[in-house]
Amino acid sequence: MILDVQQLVKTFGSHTAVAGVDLTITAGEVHALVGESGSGKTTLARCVLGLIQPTSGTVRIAGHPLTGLSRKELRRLRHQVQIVFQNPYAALNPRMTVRQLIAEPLREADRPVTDVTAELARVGLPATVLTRYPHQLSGGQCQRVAIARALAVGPSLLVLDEPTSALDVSVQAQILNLLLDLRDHSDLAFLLITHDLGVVRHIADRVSVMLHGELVETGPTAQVLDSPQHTYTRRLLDAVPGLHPPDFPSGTPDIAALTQGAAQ
Ligand SMILES: Nc1ncnc2c1ncn2[C@@H]1O[C@H](COP(=O)(O)OP(=O)(O)OP(=O)(O)O)[C@@H](O)[C@H]1O
Repeated sequence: MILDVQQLVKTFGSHTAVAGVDLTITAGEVHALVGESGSGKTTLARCVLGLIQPTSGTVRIAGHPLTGLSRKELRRLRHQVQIVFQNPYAALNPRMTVRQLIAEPLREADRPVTDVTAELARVGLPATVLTRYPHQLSGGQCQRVAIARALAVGPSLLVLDEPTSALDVSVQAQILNLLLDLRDHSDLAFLLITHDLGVVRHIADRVSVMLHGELVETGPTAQVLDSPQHTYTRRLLDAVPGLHPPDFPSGTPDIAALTQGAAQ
């Protein structure tokens, strides 16, 4: 078990953002977290990343609780969970070259900065981008650099916060393919926060549906999307044209077609 969240509660003053969540993610799993804006997805992710302290409940990363650790232990455990944000331009320091951007997390983790080119190759980028700055890259290239930075310290879980929604549609498919490729060639697991149920259908093994700080439904993706048990999940599905099971019982044709067209 890479991630084991038990009875997690996070309150801000009198507002309860996360209201008793249980969530488990195993090695190699792509777990999607969906729900409307303000339902608590980011707050849950920030607790998982150790960026904020839960009000109560536990977060275990590879069996180790995130609480009660020394700073050194917490730092080491934090390397196990990395995040990739929605907007790569905002997430990358504009004054650093790609080489510096990849070397930085390696140095912070006391790892040798030996083969930045190999880190780039993992995300499908050529060595020619090493000397460029973020503004000299396309959105898709920037997101690949952000993914390479996250992967550099060898995490077991990558939190992806709307990783494709700021990108052009054709580039979205390439990034999704990259993520699937990384998953297929390692034990890396993903917690994918997204509003895009087409993306969920395409890459998630399991999905959790969040409403008012609670997970109202969790299960294998096909089961949740094709036979939603909770009325809120049905409403989410109804809001997406072409995704509802009676229209397209066997997947999301547009995403599948896109992905084929954009194969690397
Ligand atoms: N630091 C904070 N202080 C006070 N309230 C907060 C704080 N962070 C989040 N909240 C509140 O907690 C609730 C959940 O917010 P959160 O950002 O986790 O939702 P979300 O599902 O990620 O939304 P979105 O999809 O828009 O990113 C919201 O009502 C938000 O206003």
